[in-house]
Amino acid sequence: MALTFFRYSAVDPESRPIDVKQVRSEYDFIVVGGGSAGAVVANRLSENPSWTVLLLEAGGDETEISDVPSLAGYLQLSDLDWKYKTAPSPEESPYCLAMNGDRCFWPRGKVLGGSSVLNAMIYILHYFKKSEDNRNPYLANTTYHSQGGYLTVQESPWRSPLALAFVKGGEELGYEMRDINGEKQTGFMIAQGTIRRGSRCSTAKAFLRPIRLRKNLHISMYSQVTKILMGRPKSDDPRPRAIGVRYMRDGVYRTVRAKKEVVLSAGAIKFQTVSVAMDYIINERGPLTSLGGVEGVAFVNTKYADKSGLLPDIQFHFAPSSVNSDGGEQIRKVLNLRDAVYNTMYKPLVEAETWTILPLLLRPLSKGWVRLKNANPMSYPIIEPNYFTHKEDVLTLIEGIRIALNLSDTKAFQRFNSRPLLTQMPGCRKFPFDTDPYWECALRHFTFTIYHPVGTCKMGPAHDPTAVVDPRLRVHGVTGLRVVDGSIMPAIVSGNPNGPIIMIGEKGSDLIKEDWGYV
Ligand SMILES: Cc1cc2nc3c(=O)[nH]c(=O)nc-3n(C[C@H](O)[C@H](O)[C@H](O)COP(=O)(O)OP(=O)(O)OC[C@H]3O[C@@H](n4cnc5c(N)ncnc54)[C@H](O)[C@@H]3O)c2cc1C
Repeated sequence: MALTFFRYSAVDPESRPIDVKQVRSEYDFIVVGGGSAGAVVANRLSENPSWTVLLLEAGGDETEISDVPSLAGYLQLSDLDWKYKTAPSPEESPYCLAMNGDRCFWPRGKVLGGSSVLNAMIYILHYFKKSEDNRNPYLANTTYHSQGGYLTVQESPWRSPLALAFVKGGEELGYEMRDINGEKQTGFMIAQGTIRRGSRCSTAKAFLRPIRLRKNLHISMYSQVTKILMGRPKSDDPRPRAIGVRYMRDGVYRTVRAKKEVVLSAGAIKFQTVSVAMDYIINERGPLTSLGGVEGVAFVNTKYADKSGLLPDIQFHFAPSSVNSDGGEQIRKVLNLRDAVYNTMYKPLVEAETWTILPLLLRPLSKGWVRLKNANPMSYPIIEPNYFTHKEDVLTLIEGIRIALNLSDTKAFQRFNSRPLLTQMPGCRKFPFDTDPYWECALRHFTFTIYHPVGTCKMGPAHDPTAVVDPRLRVHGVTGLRVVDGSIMPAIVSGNPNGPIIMIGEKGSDLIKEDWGYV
């Protein structure tokens, strides 16, 4: 019996990936970063049994807590998070003013699976069917979804009554209830997420666990790459060539060489009641399966949107909760919210039933920078998001806030006696409530993003001085080096990027296979 059990765990496709401490001196491919894209790349490249692949990941493995969808917020500021912060904003376009030190946190996953372990699991896509294993039959059988891929996608098995009010309220406002991962994006739906049987389905779980026994793939965790080693050009190509990497593990620097390529996939920069927990643990259902607390997703058109109606400019994340819902324990901390703001706006709501819509800008014009602070690879970069430098971004978001407020007035929400919070944001009381200047001030104070930075190594032609990689994701000016992750997006996608970045991992792997004659 014991032997049978042992064998089972060895071949269980959900057993944990093996952390290889003693790596070889050379591999065909070295993949730096095992996040949304990197996990896919490591899987797909090691499909060729004659190639050897090393995946170096700065963080460790996932935890039991990271498996629980509704506890996503508790991973931020933990060891699984790089804990980046934005630099204070410029005076001419201030933001994050309600946050301590005027700085917003920018969480990023430092763990096998990367930010797919920290994210809210909301799945948005259009045509990335190769990876998908959709487990909602009414979706799986449509032309826009597929089954049998590595990545499990489904609705949360639990939802509050407000989730349906959200969708119904949207219909009252004239929007269709639809699969917004289908033919058209504008509309309202119950959120689809990267979850499997009520647990998070990170890219580590989806793409690395099932192949943990492949002999040609080594995964080294707690291994932070600090340098790409450049070698002499080959005689037929004068460009410098990436020949390996230097990394630190257990306080010791090591080097490992790449015969073919180095692939950079390092990314663009608690419990409720015992009964709820037991329901989750025994039945894989219940409120803990909620996608980071997000139950509904919608894409809406403000008056500034493209007149076709097909290119929405605001996305809603709907949650039957708010900043106060955990009694001030964690959400206010991950928001870095000033005490004065929390105590004035949210603390009085501790006993109240609340819901929140986050209006999110889909096509921001304002662009920011991530710059190296110094030559020390362990130093954190300077992050300057430059939010709201374009007035259009502010105006569009204000219209998004107004549509969200209208939703509160629909019959679907009035059944619950819904009403907006009228307490004015400290720092904005000089403006009358619900005026444009008030909302602009509120946006510049409670500046909230849902952590989708991309584009720091954008794809573009060689003559574009801001382009880092070519259309085959090869770094301009050198050989043997590609970037395959969210940073290659020339512009941010209009929706949650995890699905598209997994697609970049798939596409990037296919490009590498093609270029090395393995198709
Ligand atoms: C809190 C949060 C919520 C989000 N919610 C959603 C959502 O609901 N839906 C959605 O679609 N998207 C969401 N996102 C965004 C999405 O998860 C990310 O955009 C996506 O995971 C990024 O993929 P990536 O491969 O580019 O980078 P990552 O997944 O961040 O992977 C980069 C990996 O590289 C490793 N690494 C970095 N530097 C080094 C180094 N020097 N050496 C070795 N390893 C290194 C990191 O530790 C990490 O594992 C969210 C993100 C966050 C942080």
